[in-house]
Amino acid sequence: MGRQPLIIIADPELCKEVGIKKFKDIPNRSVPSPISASPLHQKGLFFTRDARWSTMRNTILSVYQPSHLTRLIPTMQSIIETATQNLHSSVEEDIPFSNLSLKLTTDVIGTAAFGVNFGLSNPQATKTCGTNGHDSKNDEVSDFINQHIYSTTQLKMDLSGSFSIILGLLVPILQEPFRQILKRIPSTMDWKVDRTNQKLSGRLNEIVDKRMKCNDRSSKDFLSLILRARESETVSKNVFSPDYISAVTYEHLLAGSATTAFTLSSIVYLVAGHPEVEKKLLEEIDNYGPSDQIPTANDLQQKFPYLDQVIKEAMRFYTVSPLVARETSKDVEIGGYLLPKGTWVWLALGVLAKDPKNFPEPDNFKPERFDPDAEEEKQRHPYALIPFGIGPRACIGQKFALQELKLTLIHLYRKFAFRHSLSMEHPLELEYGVILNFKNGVKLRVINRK
Ligand code: HEM
Repeated sequence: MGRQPLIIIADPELCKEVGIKKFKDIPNRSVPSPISASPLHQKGLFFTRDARWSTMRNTILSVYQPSHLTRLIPTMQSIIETATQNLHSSVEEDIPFSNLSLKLTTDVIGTAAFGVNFGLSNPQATKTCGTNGHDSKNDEVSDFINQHIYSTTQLKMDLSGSFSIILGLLVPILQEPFRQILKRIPSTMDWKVDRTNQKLSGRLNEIVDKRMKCNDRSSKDFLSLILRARESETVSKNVFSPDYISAVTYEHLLAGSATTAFTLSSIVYLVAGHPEVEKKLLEEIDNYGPSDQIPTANDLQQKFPYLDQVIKEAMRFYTVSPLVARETSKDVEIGGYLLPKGTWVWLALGVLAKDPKNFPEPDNFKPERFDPDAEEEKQRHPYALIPFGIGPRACIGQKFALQELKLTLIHLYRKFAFRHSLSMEHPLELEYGVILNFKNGVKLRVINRK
């Protein structure tokens, strides 16, 4: 890639070698150029490196203990109910389902990460520590969210980014001086990226600063947990200095909203186009128990085997995070080839997921291929489907995301079924950024089941 050596891997055994067996020689991510201009993105867990990464990851892992996730069920459920309550009045109408998904997942992660209900699903609900939900707070939060969405859509790994990024691929030494000049020239992409990042960092620093001064540490959100760890000195204050806290909390919002929203929309879209799958899924959900019984964490894991298959198959069909980017820390041999220190090694999860060797007829949506009794499932390589990545650096939010997805789908299908809107393109058009997105959103028609 320009002058940067880059290897792309799309074989499960090699992914295992890179992600697990030789992890100690390939522990970090390669940093795409747009990120190297943004300390806010660089200081999150995703891009921190070596010893700092492992200290941060170990501290953060405690938020994802099963007991903590179980405690989040009522909060998640209440946001899901609020976000979907208007669907009753949309019966037989087309709704922009992907917008609803993004609002829902942003509200859920906002509550879990910041202790702030952004209230995108319900505008009256904005409340933070030390505030009582005035209108000005609403404006501040929605401004923040808009900045966040703008910043997400700017992150691209391809050549459609700023001039300094393209230049950096060809003549790396010129990238930084050019960026410094271009970011001062209004309307260049470098200027826009810099301005957005500065605004976002400023906003986040305010939130973190306010929370550090607020003595109430009883909240169970992610930010409070890190502040508690910092104050009790179980981790060094240098590891979680305010700028790292802002970055890692923001990263949760970024990593946890668009990915989960895309996955939710793609599942509902795919099920809507496959009546035989819908029928089986509705039967499983209806047979679980009374329609107001909220599933426990245990039930979510054990009592919905077909739902599990549907989620896996949808994540295979549309792999939201199609590339995982790593970098060698020393010379290392992979698959018999010697890769020099500093080589970028990208795992092509999306390509893996469409390999007919592991998934016969890969373009057919067939959840039954994940039935534990199916021959295909028994013969498949264990790392053929890794939408959450692999090894010690795999997605930290996997269980959180699956819990949220299952709760939402169970709640939705108890009340509604969905059909494709006639105004949607077919096949669905996708947009490739750092993560996959729908070019024109997902529009669905709502059908009342009860
Ligand atoms: C369907 C939803 C999601 C998908 C498909 C997804 C996918 C991924 C993937 C592929 C990676 C890279 C893993 C690797 O390098 O092997 C990753 C990393 C990460 N994800 Fe997720 N993710 C999702 C939801 C979430 C949520 C809800 C959160 C936060 C609550 C989150 C936080 C993170 C973080 C912090 C990392 C970096 C981990 C590290 O470098 O140690 N993700 N995710």
